[in-house]
Amino acid sequence: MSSFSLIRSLVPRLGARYSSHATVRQKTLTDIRKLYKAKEPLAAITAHDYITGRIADSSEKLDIVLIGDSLAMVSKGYASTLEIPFDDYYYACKSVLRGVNQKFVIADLPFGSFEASVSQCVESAVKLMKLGKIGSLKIEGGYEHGEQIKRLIEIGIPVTGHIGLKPQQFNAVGGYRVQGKKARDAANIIKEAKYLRDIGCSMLLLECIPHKVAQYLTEKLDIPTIGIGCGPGTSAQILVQADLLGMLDSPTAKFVQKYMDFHSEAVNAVDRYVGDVKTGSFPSKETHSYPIKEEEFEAMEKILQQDH
Ligand SMILES: Nc1nc(=O)c2c([nH]1)NC[C@@H]1CN(c3ccc(C(=O)N[C@@H](CCC(=O)O)C(=O)O)cc3)CN21
Ligand SMILES: CC(C)C(=O)C(=O)O
Ligand SMILES: [Mg+2]
Repeated sequence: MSSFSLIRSLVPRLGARYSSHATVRQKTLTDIRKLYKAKEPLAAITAHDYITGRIADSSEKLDIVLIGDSLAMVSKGYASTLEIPFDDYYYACKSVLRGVNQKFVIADLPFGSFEASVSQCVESAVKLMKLGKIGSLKIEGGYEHGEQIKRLIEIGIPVTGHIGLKPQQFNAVGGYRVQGKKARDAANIIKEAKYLRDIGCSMLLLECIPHKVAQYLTEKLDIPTIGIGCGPGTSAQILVQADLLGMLDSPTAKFVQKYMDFHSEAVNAVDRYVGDVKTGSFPSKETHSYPIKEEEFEAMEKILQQDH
């Protein structure tokens, strides 16, 4: 037995985390880059809690999980992503990460946790990276957060840029609108993408920009692009998991493809349960409950009489 396999057999946790077995080891940025170089279309979804983390981790071919600050709206019910306190986002990250062991994980830096200064940004980023399992942090923005992005990269945190529609800045752009429909705006998005690539971003998330602009940008850059509402021309696709599963009863954006109607199926299942309770057909004595031997029950009655 080699000393390495001896150590591995003695330390099963370590063995599992660092095993080369493809189904156990967590995907790294290197793995994502290899798939990108091989022109493999990459698939990503968000996860917002332990349940959605487990769903994402269980999809065999899914490549990337994003802990999106969209969880503020989707699982906490806030009206925008601006409103969630950092700690609430942080605890949600902990829940997701308990469930994700195989996928490459990107986490958002939520609004209010990085804009004020480079040191505020580093402090928030370090807290998140200390959770383990996160491979890259995403910052919404380009030039406006350049110093923060550069510093994270300098200290060894891979950064994913996020341009086009920046939901944390929806107040300034008049809502969740497609960005880059005019020549000048589209050119600015391309320039901003190049800037982010030049300062060292590992990946770029593009949100709600015209398909031709997203494809052009992806062809011109040598880093993977992750698109949402950007059509088929990006290196990766991402959707909010709650949107693709139809988990909410609110309308979704045009770019969403719903793969199931979880909300109405769930309400339907709850209605059937309530119906069974009302008619007395659930629970049944035989299948859903626990027996006691007749003699034990009689003995119990005797004890109660004696104690009386
Ligand atoms: N559930 C959910 N899914 C998301 O994708 C998502 C969130 N929440 N919250 C944070 C942001 C907000 N996002 C949104 C929300 C709405 C539209 C939307 O309705 N867009 C219009 C575009 C109209 C236009 O400019 O032409 C649409 O009709 O699709 C887009 C992105 C994306 N993010
Ligand atoms: C919509 C995606 C790109 C995101 O940033 C999120 O889910 O927070
Ligand atoms: Mg986000």
